[in-house]
Amino acid sequence: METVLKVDSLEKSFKEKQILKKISFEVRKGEIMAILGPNGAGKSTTIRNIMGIMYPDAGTISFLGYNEIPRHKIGYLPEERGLYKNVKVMDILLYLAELKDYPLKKAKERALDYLKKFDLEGMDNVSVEELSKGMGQKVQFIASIIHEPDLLILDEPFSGLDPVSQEMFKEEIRSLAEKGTAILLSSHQMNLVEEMCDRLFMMADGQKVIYGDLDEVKTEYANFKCTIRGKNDRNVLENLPNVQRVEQDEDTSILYLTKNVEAASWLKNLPDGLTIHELSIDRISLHEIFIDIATDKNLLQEAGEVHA
Ligand SMILES: Nc1ncnc2c1ncn2[C@@H]1O[C@H](COP(=O)(O)OP(=O)(O)OP(=O)(O)O)[C@@H](O)[C@H]1O
Repeated sequence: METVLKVDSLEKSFKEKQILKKISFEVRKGEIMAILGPNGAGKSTTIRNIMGIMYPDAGTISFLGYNEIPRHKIGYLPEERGLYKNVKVMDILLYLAELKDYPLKKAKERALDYLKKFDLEGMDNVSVEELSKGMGQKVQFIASIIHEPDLLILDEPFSGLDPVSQEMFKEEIRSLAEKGTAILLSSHQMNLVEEMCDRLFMMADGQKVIYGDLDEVKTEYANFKCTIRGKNDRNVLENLPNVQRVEQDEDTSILYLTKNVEAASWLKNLPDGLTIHELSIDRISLHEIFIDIATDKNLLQEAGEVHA
């Protein structure tokens, strides 16, 4: 797939402190790329450099191979929300479309379609200050896509949304990617990221920790865990082969297995005496990988690049 955005060896310091330490990744046409990391990792600083809100000290950012970033081809939902207050919803959407040189007639049609899609039909003449927080966020999301951008950057798009609205955003983001938009998405909601993204770039302390295809990342980093419902002696479970760690809660035990375990043969070798009412074997979630990476310095240093 064609590379739309390429970030290469980006560095940025504030005063003496280096915040971005040679960050490199790309976003391809039609994919959802997640940028992840603990609070303060440098995600928003990376995005602000891409958006030209600030300039990097070193490194390059290119769009379809050119170092000039065409702002009218980019849509951006910033982390800080807020639109002009005493302006009507349609007026602000048309004003922003005009700033991006987008034909007004088409913008108006798209705005009405999207307002309907997001359950805001008839709100086009309402003043922005009368909207609830979630409604305002929907309008701001519409503003970021009204001009059919080639690259869409969403900084925490789901924060503050109820589950129904989250679902609407999720569907819309997916459908935009299917139509070819390159999407860079920052979010702390790992379950949503896991459901949606094709590739991910995880950073901590201004550096890359993991970069690659979601499935490959999961195979590489997400060991198996086996959940057994039934009362069992912790000691027995801890001494089973390839068990790294056991967590127990009443009559449920979770056995975290070591890397490269053959799930089928491991299951075959379970001893007869175990009490098993239910048993499941899964890979650990992106959420668990994230916690591991964000809290385990060794893993962080060992982690290398998965095929990007
Ligand atoms: N304008 C600024 N001046 C000085 N320091 C800044 C500035 N902007 C960000 N920082 C610092 O840079 C670091 C990274 O911040 P950034 O907002 O990029 O992190 P983030 O990964 O987006 O975090 P969060 O998940 O909390 O939004 C933080 O230590 C922050 O204090």
